[in-house]
Amino acid sequence: MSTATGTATAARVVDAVKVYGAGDTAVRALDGVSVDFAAGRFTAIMGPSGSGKSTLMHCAAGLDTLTSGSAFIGGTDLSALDDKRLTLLRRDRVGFVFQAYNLLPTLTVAENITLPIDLAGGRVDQQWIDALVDVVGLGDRLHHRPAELSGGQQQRVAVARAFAGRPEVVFADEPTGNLDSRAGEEVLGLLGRAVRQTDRTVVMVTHDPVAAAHADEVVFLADGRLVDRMAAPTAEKVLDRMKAFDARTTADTSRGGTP
Ligand SMILES: Nc1ncnc2c1ncn2[C@@H]1O[C@H](COP(=O)(O)OP(=O)(O)OP(=O)(O)O)[C@@H](O)[C@H]1O
Repeated sequence: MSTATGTATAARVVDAVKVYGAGDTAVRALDGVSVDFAAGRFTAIMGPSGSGKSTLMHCAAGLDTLTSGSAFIGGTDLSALDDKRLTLLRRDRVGFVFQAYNLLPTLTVAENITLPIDLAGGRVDQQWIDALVDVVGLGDRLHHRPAELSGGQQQRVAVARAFAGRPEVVFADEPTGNLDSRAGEEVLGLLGRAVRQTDRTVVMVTHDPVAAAHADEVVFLADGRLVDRMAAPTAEKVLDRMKAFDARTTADTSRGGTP
């Protein structure tokens, strides 16, 4: 799958609409979003609370379905897949990192990393796993259990697990939400290294401008719509963009409009 500029697209949504609920209580979480996530790039999704970031990620990753519009992983239209094929696609072609590390406490670090491949009955590519372990810096922790690791180290295991099966795209939802700033920086740094050193693709939801600055590009959502894209972000530039949302919301509210 290629865009007009010739860059391969790892994932995209087209005219994505997601409505939760019905009638008076219906919430239009996505209101016609079209966005592509380039392969081999680290993209951050930012926007005010409630702007639809997690909903976009969940629908793009096949964890949730759109009300209308389309979501693609590579060239595969997710709406064309039944539940079983969608589950297989998520297992074989997509990796996930969440705020909670979701490691199995009884397994070692090494076993946690290869668990998805083992469950799928796949073949572990030991060279790739070794390279990943190197990137995430866990070489001396492979035989420890999660409880013996810090939060930051556990999230690094979760990152290695997400990349273990060489997925086409790794989706991360607030991956540093439970970490202090130093551990968070380490996890963000290794997501960046995974993209740049091993040519992987990451799409990350965050509300933190410092986290977004680790990405190659930031896409901004407001009120369920894509409102901006920023290449080569810095924390300052992202913060300024976010302040513009806040100023607009405050102005709308003081005029009696809907925030
Ligand atoms: N399962 C659901 N049922 C009903 N409404 C929902 C559901 N999930 C999300 N919403 C609503 O959809 C809108 C977008 O939510 P979403 O979680 O995608 O936003 P977000 O930008 O990720 O927010 P935050 O930064 O606070 O996590 C919000 O108004 C939210 O209340």
